[in-house]
Parts: sequence; C-alpha cells; structure tokens
Amino acid sequence: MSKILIKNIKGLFQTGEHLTHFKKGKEMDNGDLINNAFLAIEDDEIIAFGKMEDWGGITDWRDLEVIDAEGKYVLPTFCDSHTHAVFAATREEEFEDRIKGLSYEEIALKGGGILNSAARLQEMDEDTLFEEALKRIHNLVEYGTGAIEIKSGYGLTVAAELKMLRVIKRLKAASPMKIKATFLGAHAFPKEYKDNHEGYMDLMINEMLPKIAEENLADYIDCFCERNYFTLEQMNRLLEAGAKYNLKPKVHVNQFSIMGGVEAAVKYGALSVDHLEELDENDIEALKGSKTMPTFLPGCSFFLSIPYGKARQALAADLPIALASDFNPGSTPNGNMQLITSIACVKMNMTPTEALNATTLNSAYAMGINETHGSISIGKKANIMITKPISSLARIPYSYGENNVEEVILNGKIIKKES
Ligand SMILES: N=CN[C@@H](CCC(=O)O)C(=O)O
Ligand SMILES: [Zn+2]
Repeated sequence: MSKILIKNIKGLFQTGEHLTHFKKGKEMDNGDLINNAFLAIEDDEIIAFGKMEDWGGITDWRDLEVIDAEGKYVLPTFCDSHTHAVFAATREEEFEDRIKGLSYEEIALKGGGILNSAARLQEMDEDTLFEEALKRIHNLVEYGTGAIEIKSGYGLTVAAELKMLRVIKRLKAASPMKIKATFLGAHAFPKEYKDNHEGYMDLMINEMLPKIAEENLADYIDCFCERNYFTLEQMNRLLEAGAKYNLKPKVHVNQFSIMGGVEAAVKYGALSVDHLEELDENDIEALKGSKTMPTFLPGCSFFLSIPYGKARQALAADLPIALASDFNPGSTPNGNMQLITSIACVKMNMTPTEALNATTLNSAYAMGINETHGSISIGKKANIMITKPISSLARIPYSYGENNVEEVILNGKIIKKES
C-alpha cells in the first residue's frame, strides 16, 4: 500500500464531498478553497483532506511519504475534454499562409487543413503514430493535465479511422492519464467523396461504426457541423446511428456559423457542445436546464484570430462552462491548459476561479469522468497537481505561458519529469 501526506498546503482548490456534477452561473466563481490545508492519499485514492488544524494525525507512518507544500497550492489535475492529440505531422506551412492573408476556411477549401492531416496520417504506421502521441500527451502532464479526451478524424477511411482509434486504445493502456476516445469520422469529407457526401455518410454508418463497436474503440461520437463540412441533417443522421451503439455525442458546433447544431445536439443528449465561437439566444435557451456542457476552446480562437466565446453571456444565463485545449496541428497546436485559463481570463473576461473550475470539475463532466476526477473529494482518484510557491491562485492564468506546476500525482503516483 502506498501513502502520501501533503501538508501545509497554502490553498487546496475545488474541495468537497457533495459537489454537484458541475458548477454553473455564479457558482463558478467559488473555488471551494481551503487555506492552510492537508491532503492524504492512499494507493490511487484521496482518503482525507481539510484544514491543517483539523488533521487528526496518521497513526501508521510506515511507508508514508510526506510532502511539505508550504507556499504552494494543490488542485485537481486539469481534464482536457476536447483534443485531437493523435496526428502525424504539424502544419507550419498553413500557419505561414494564414499570416500572409489566407483564412483557415480558404486553406481548407484548397485541400489543406483536415485533409492535409488525413493524408499524412494515412501514410504513417500505427506504431509510430502511437509512440509519437504517447510522448506528446506525456509532455502535457508536466503542465498539469491528468485526463484527456482524444478524437479520431484524421483518418477518413475505414482503415485509417480504425488505426487512429486503436492508437487511442493503446494510449489508454500505456498512459497514467485517464483517456476517453471519440469517433470523429465526420470531421471532413474525404477528397474521393467530394461529390458523393451520402456515400461517405453510408461508409461511416455501415462500415466504420459497426467495426468500432465490435472492437469497443470509442466512448463518444462527434461531428463537425459547419458550413462546408457536415449539415445539420447529416449530423442528426450520424448521431442517430451512433445512439444504436450507445455512443453519446460530443460535437463541434458554431465555430464559424450557427446552423442549429446546439439545439439538435441537446435533443440527442450530447454530453458537450464544443467551440461556440458563435452563440445566439436560441442556443442559450436550448442549453438552459440541459445536461449538455457548453465548452469553449479559447486556444483555437487565439490561434485562428476568430471570435472568443461569449462566456459572460453564458454565465449570466446561469449556464455552466467548460474550457478545453482543442490541441491539434491545424487550429490549436498547443495543449497547455494553464495557457487556456490565461486566454479565457484575458479574452473572455472569466475570473481565474471560473477558469480553474471550467478546466477541472466542469471539463471532467464534459468528458464523462466527473464521478472519479475533477475535484478533491474522498474516494476520487488521487490526480492532483502541486504548484510552485506562488503568491495566489490567480498567478496561474496571470503569468501566461509560464509553467506554474511543480509536481503532478496521477493515480497516487508521483510522475517523474522526463530528463
Ligand atoms: N474545427 C474542426 N476541427 C479542429 C481543427 C482541425 C484541424 O484544423 O486539423 C478544431 O476543433 O479546431
Ligand atoms: Zn476540435
């Protein structure tokens, strides 16, 4: 049995035994912070926490590892509920094209973008793809990410989509991170189906989905519902097909245009609706009282110079908000969740506490792991990060681009830094 006691914690964030599934509206500015706290871990679970003065003492000190966190904060690790972290190559050439004036949509229409990534991924063998993705996500642990959702969608053929999902399945087994897999065959229409969209829909529904279900390769289903990509009707058809295999939706909607995707996704019981750079009253009404988590991706807005989500409007309507990185080689080549909190504070006027709630408890909900992750609660997984000595929690979003995390514990084990 392994035991860790973290003592003298300057502030223990997101604590509680009976936390609701997520925080919404005004609740999001409450961090449930305990000052001068302790946290006790046994094996992979949190077994006790509270104020230092209430620490009853541990009677059995054998094999107990004590960490003194004087001047440091302890938080649940980030849950990154939206990424495309399995890919074959970066896309700097498109970055330069955009600097010279082409838009993301124009590059895609020329055959770049997602189709560019798909061509590269189709050529790469499964082992190389796996090894590179493992290194890539492991690098994120140092920045405090303890759970990650990863999508397919750079395959776009039966073989390549299955290859991507098998890689994600292998990552689940190889990484200490909690990983969820999402099938995103409906990321873009492949070139061969340019003039036969229904043919590609049939391919996904009749060939990809049954094989994915047979090998148990996906937890969720996604669709990029957007002009020049998938229509509302196509998304509905796909989500209905996914439901037959118990795949809950988590969808890309409202990145560039509003097509009714939010309302439809809520109707199909989506766990989250992601992007939302565009959001109208109708969308907000549809989300009110629903079980669907509105998820903003501020890193994408930053990198593509497109609007930021209207977080304040959503919070004023008493909605919850999750934030995720959207880590991918095209629109967001960075998975640092601390940076995501910075952009959310600076560009979306979220408070540091709101941003930290949105990247822990609420994003855990948005990837379906809130029963075990996303807060400091007894019985939850011991997935925590210890900051460097810092003046306040606001320092995390404030010092944008800096790594304020000193140590990460996943499943009760201290993660060693790569040398
Ligand atoms: N918008 C759709 N998918 C990704 C970008 C994919 C890419 O450009 O490779 C996103 O969420 O931003
Ligand atoms: Zn995405």
